[in-house]
Amino acid sequence: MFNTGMTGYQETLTDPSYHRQVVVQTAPQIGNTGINGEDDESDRVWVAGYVVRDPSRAYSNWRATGSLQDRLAVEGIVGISGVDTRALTRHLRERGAMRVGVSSVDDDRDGLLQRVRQQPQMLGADLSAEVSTPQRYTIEAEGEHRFTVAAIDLGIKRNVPRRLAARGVTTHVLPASTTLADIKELNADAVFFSPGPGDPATADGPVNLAKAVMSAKIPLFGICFGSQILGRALGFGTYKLGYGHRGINQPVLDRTTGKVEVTSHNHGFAVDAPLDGRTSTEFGEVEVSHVCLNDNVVEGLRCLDTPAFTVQYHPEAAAGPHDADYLFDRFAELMNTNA
Ligand SMILES: NC(=O)CC[C@H](N)C(=O)O
Repeated sequence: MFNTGMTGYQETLTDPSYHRQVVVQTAPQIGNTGINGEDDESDRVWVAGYVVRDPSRAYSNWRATGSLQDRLAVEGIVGISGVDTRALTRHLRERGAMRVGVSSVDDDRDGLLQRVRQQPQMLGADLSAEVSTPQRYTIEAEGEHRFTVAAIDLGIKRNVPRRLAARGVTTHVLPASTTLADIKELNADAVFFSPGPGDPATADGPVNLAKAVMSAKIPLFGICFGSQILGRALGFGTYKLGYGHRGINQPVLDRTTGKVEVTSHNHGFAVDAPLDGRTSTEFGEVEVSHVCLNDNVVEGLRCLDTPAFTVQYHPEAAAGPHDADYLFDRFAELMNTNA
């Protein structure tokens, strides 16, 4: 698939939601600022391969500790350069995101194609267990402690607990297999469902947990994969987009305020919910709170009878605009009114 971000390649590479995906960057020059010790979204590179046009031969930044090329080499990730990534993107836009191989062998096209076709599709891929933390860990609140959040790690990014900590929230990051009993034991004020790779239709465990959390009336916030999980828990379907949304300048309308935000996206699937009016579900009324202005894809859900809401995009994003940062305030407010 392709990503249109002009900046943020280090965050892209280390975002667990890119697990098993080869990223094509439309921005022609990648690597100018090198790699630094602060911007990783997780403790490793997750992309399966990296395709750029013109990798920087020299890097320069006051925070840089090394080059993009070295980082990929150290982690054993294949990168390829000199590709007309905009032409490739036009192809992907017409034909959809597809399986791909990156190889230095150039005389066995049929053999390579056959091997690519043997790889699993993203549709139906169940990847949460491959990226989730095996053990619980905690990110403490900065300053005065206000709330405790149980974050279900389906591929969490470091910027989520960071944004929460700045609002006095202590976050316990928990394995994908967490149960409602585990959450109750932690006395959490709310549950967070993280972003993550794979097809949400395979995430029955987290979907059932979201149902249990809603039945217990515990506040719930979800981002991206987490939004798809709430959607499925409410009885909506999810589907694969043709080529997905990946970039840092996507316009989204927040229908609750009428404001348009410029936002960061990374999703290949979306929730199939009616754009207009409210839908009655097992957990009460629900409405689509956010919509992508490029293509009317559902970008957020808001429950009216249970303290739950989600967004399909990334309010935590770095690099990227911080227009949607207010959603973490909304989450804190939800915990406050529910206390
Ligand atoms: N960033 C994410 O959480 C991605 C969610 C899901 N895997 C998708 O591609 O739509």
